[in-house]
Amino acid sequence: MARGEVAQAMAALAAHRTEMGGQGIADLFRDDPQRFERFHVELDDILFDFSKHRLTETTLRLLLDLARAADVEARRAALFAGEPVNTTEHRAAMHMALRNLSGKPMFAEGHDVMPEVLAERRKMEAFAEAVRNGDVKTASGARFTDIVNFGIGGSDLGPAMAARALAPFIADHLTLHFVANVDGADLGDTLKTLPLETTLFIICSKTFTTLETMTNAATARQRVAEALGEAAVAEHFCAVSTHLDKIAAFGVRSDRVFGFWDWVGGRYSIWSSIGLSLAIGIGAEKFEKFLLGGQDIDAHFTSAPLERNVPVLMALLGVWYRNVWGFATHAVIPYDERMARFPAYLQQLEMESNGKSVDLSGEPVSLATAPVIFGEPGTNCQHAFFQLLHQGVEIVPVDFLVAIQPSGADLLHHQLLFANCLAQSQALMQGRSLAEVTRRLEAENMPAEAIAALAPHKVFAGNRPSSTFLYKRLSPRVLGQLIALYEHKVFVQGVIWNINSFDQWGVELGKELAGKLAPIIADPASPTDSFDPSTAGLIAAARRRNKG
Ligand SMILES: O=P(O)(O)OC[C@H]1O[C@](O)(CO)[C@@H](O)[C@@H]1O
Repeated sequence: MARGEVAQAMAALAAHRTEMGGQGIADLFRDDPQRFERFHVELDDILFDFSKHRLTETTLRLLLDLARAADVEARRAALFAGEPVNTTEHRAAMHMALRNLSGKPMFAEGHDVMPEVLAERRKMEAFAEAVRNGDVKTASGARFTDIVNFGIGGSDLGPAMAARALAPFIADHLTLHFVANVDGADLGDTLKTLPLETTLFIICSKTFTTLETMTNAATARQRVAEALGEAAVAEHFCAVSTHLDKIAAFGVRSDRVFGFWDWVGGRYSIWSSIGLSLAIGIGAEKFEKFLLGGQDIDAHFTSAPLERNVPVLMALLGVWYRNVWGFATHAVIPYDERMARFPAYLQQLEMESNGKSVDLSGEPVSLATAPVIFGEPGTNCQHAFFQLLHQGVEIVPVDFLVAIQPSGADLLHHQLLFANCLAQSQALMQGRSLAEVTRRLEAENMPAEAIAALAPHKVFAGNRPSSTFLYKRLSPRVLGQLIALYEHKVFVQGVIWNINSFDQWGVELGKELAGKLAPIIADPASPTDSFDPSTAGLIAAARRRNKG
């Protein structure tokens, strides 16, 4: 791949941006009433509208030139061929194999992984069904009512987000809980609500060493042993990890241990046995529908031409704003309360994958990488940070996600929700000019002096870009599709930025320092002079105040 060609493509985009001048999105719609027709893609279940962007046919052509210059298609082929695209850890990134329901082989680093994937999936789904229908029983022979997932990062965010998103599909007799934080309040508050005698704990950790998960699991184990007896531990715990050897010491029965593989990154692991809590909740059949959604998008991503390829378009729009316009943030706003954790899920997916500052050869990157991702469900956030989105100095491109139909019978609520979603993208795009504000205030008979003082505060600059993802209903399959769209978007951006999207060395330093600090915090007599003055000062202050 010629990085020189990428630089040329970026330069062409920068020149094009200058040529666009002040042309706004609303102007583009005025000039071309067919714009929506040309700038949306309909997949079977999701419509992706990208017409409300600072984008013309020329922009799109230049962005596609950029994708070609970065060799997106060849790199995509390498990803799907199971080549070791995670170069610093010498691993493939083959999470797509976990959702491969086609019966065809898929390879990671040269060998067909499907036999082991299918065997593990069958085992996990059989266990999930047995817990769900009561065949797997508690120590006292009752049915499990509560499932607690211990995990953090990718071992928590995926199942926690999906369990909330798919709440209508969760069996009525089961309640799912997710405990991630090492803050004892997380476990403590959850334990208070639990009937321990009918609770199943799932320890999810790829490495089976993560401080938070191991601490929470050990505390819960102790509580179970105290309350129900040591023998109950084997009946009330199961585990998911790639390090099966580490699990035995915890006392988990070997038939309740579920594996996955090094070629599955933590933030891509929802499709693996890490999805056990979700599979128990929604059942194996719906879990496979969820996998099918992921597979749908793999098929689309690998076969659709770049100009109609939704993850590619999402990625290119992101690069356009991040690298050419210099917009440093990106909001994801689901108008779907049950998708409340989706922005947090995407924060890990996008920022842990692409929050990098060296390229594949270890040199400083030549282009800015991942923006800051944030979001909350609409309409709530309209009454919070949307002020900044409409009138702030920062331009924040937005992804709106909305279902056409409510998942229940709440039609009126849903019509209001839907109207608000469309209103926000419309308002961001069209804005309201000073002339318009003035005319409206004049119509209210406001004195000229008062109008002059107030009008500037009521102006909306507009021309603020957004995409809309429209789906009929939030089903397991649609959720699988949405997640996979973003996964592949992240991959394409990583290719353009020439970074490794599959490692996360940036999380290591803090873990290491916490390991050194923990014994110092635990022993008030230990010396602090090896720390920087701020850290030492904070420890000293905490010790002083702790005495009071
Ligand atoms: O599943 P594990 O090994 O407990 O790791 C949890 C999370 O921690 C991280 O390694 C970051 O610290 C994530 O990438 C991962 O999803």
